[in-house]
Amino acid sequence: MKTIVLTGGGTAGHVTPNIALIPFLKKEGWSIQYIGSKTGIEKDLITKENIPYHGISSGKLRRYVSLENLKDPFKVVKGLFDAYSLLRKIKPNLVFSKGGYVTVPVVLAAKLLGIPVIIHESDITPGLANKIASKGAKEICVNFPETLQYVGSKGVLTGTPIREELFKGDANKGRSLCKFTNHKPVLLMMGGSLGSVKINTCLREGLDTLIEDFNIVHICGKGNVDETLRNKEGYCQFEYAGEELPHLFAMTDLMLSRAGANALAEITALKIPNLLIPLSQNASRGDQILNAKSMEKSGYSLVLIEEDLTKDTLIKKLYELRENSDVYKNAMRSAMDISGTEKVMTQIRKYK
Ligand SMILES: CC(=O)N[C@H]1[C@@H](OP(=O)(O)OP(=O)(O)OC[C@H]2O[C@@H](n3ccc(=O)[nH]c3=O)[C@H](O)[C@@H]2O)O[C@H](CO)[C@@H](O)[C@@H]1O
Repeated sequence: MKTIVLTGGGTAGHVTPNIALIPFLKKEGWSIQYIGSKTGIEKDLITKENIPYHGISSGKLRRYVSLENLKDPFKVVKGLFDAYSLLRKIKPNLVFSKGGYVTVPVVLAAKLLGIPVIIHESDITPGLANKIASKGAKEICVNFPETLQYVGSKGVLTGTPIREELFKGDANKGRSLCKFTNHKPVLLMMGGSLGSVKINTCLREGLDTLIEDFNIVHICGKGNVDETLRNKEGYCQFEYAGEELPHLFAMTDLMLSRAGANALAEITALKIPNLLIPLSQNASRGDQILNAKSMEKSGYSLVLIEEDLTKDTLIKKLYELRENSDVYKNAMRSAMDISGTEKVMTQIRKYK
């Protein structure tokens, strides 16, 4: 039996495409193991999938000055030793890396051991971890055509694997999960896998106005639930939506979202008219701004930049989105392939 090691972590966006591949890999007879960090979100998400999980030491690749930066080189080196001895034991035929800092030692160890590596990059510009890891990769699968120019001859346009269950939600189940009793349109706010405090605050400031016209589902991130709003009618909060997510998507009429690449792939595939507020350049390398611009250019999304975000601009843009929702829906109908799963599997099969 052929063995594949999946790796990726730090935020859910570096894990959910791996989860989307798991049923297809199983169906095609691969034995699957996962290497992630000891405490990252990937540990919880993968353990639920019943895949053997190996946690290694990992250090964050920060772009800012922090005392932790002094400890991190040691953690990364320890991670490299951890990954090397794991891969030597597992002897996989292939490593598939979805990115995030934990993947760097895994990919480097695979290269030292002569194990082929495929990398997947979801964003328009490659992240730091993938930039380092790309040297050890045989192929780099990308989600946006614009990315091919940054990755050279190893690049293959595949799109992003999307979890199949997201297309199989039940709107009535979503309504009952949220205890929505009327049939106002549903607005779903998803602030990325970690939530967004800034958007959370503006949405809650505008809640009394918006709730007149919408039922609101708010995925607000770990530790961000507002207890005083727990029983508010027409408003339902989740820290993180796991198996509820397909049902929430199924009942959603409009979305408010960060511009993480996986959320965008899912929203486009589900054809949900959306307002995007990309993470600002101050807090990131600006990848979400590029992702959002690409969506706006294709006519799939309305965009509000974080510097312009206030309660009032948020409300104004959401009503503008509602007015023009058919325009966005129609544009998304012409979007390319729904999910990148099959195209990524085609690359993986080469190593079977
Ligand atoms: C802060 C940060 O570093 N953000 C990056 C991170 O985003 P992040 O991981 O936050 O966001 P993405 O939108 O890419 O992916 C989130 C994934 O988590 C899932 N999900 C989310 C919330 C929830 O309650 N349940 C759930 O299942 C979504 O359906 C999606 O599959 O990786 C993305 C892909 O490289 C980048 O574009 C983002 O810039």
